[in-house]
Amino acid sequence: MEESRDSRVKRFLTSNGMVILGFIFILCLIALLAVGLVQNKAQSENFKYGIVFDAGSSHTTMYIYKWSAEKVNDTGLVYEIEACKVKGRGIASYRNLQEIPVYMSQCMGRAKDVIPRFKHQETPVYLGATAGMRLLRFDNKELVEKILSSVSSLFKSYPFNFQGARIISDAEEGSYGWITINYLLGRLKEKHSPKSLFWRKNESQSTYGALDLGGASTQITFVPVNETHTSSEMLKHFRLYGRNYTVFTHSYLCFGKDQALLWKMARNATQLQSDLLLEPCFHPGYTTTMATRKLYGSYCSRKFNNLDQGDTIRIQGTGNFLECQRSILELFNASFCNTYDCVFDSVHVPPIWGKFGAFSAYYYTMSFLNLTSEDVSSEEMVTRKMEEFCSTPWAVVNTTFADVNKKYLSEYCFSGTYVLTLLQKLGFTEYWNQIEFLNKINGYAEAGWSLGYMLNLTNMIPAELPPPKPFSRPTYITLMVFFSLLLAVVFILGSVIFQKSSHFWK
Ligand SMILES: Nc1ccn([C@@H]2O[C@H](COP(=O)(O)OP(=O)(O)OP(=O)(O)O)[C@@H](O)[C@H]2O)c(=O)n1
Ligand SMILES: [Ca+2]
Repeated sequence: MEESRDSRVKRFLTSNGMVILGFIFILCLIALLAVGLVQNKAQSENFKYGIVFDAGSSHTTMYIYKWSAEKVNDTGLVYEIEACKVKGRGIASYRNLQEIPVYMSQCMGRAKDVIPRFKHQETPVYLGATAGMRLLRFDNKELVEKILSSVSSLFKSYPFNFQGARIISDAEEGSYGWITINYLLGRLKEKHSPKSLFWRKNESQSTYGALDLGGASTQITFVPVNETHTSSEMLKHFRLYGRNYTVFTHSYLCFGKDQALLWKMARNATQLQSDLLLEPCFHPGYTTTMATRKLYGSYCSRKFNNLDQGDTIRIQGTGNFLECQRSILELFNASFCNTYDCVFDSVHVPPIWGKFGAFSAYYYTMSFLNLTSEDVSSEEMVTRKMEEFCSTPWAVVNTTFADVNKKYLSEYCFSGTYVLTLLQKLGFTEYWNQIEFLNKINGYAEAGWSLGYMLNLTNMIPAELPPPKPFSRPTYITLMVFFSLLLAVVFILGSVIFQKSSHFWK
């Protein structure tokens, strides 16, 4: 009788213990899954794509960007997967509109191959045109409209989500270039560490300034300090990832590399007695001819038009760095300046400070001349290199760099001297070592306005910081370990009880 009561109690305890343990086991399993799911809810990869055509004055490039839709709020996760150079020159030089499909279709075809077919319809396509089209707009607004509408109709015939083709403003070009480099360098979303809170007043000091040198215009954009002389038109305000930024941005039309060269030669050609222009910025032994229609055909060089000249002029290099720099300096007119320090084109640039990223022709030129290394820390070093390079006979340059594009090669003496002079005029004389010449940043994407443009139009940089993850990493790990251990304990306990009970039943 005693024994049977004992066994009833044991049986009761065993069966209820098993139920309770089973219950705890299921709870732990649910908790473990819930913590894992909540934390990693957005981790499954769903890629998105975006296409931007950078229609510059010298040429057009199509960039394809790719990013994980769920991880988009993390810095630096948008990367460039394709850069396709459109054949021919910049869109502003298109005269035969029938040719537009011939030029653009190759890159659009590439986009169709690179982007998975089921993503085509949702992939936005943007075209932004810069200084070449701004210059054309002065002369022929109608042609500008025709070019943009031909490009638009072509793009609409593709399966992508076409979002428009337009001329972007000076301020957009500078600001988006600034956003691109700071986004890629991870400067916009630095952690709010106690140190950064301490330095809160100067928090935007951690951003890089942006220097872009194109074919027809150049931009400088940075966060100035204590600047009271800058006109409010040149200051732009952004709120990115919960922080306010006020940047100074200015674009100098005609101060791009190609237009500055044309302008300089046109200016020098006014004093010619014959059709021969001796050009100090070309190597000795270099000769070429140029149609006067081309020399004076641009908005930037037109005012020097010398009607007495024939259809062409002959150009002969003399390879003299000092003369070259002197003639470049004449382009920079400071005559409008009055009270404050000011630079060319009558624009007051706030005092330079902090780090700068220099890209486009700044980078192409300095990387060709081997002057991008951190060891090149002063203007004197660049000057010495330019003196030597400009005086090198063209025949030597041409054979030494046989595989370099001839147009670029013939102009690197000018480009290097121009970059040096432009940076001096912008106020970098004492700050040469603050400049980093950048191309593809951290392997993600090329520096330039196009990525910033897309980030903005797709609302990928929120004004406010995204909400933090539900659990911090240590809490997440602790919870996972705790529930896993509990699960193991419950499992072991359950097995022991089960074994004992089955023994008992026997
Ligand atoms: N390897 C290269 C590539 C380009 N260039 C020169 O760099 C200049 C600027 O190129 P880019 O930045 O592409 O200018 P665009 O965007 O076309 O011009 P903009 O921004 O003024 O519209 C051009 O004059 C081009 O001749 C160069 O010297 N070496
Ligand atoms: Ca450009």
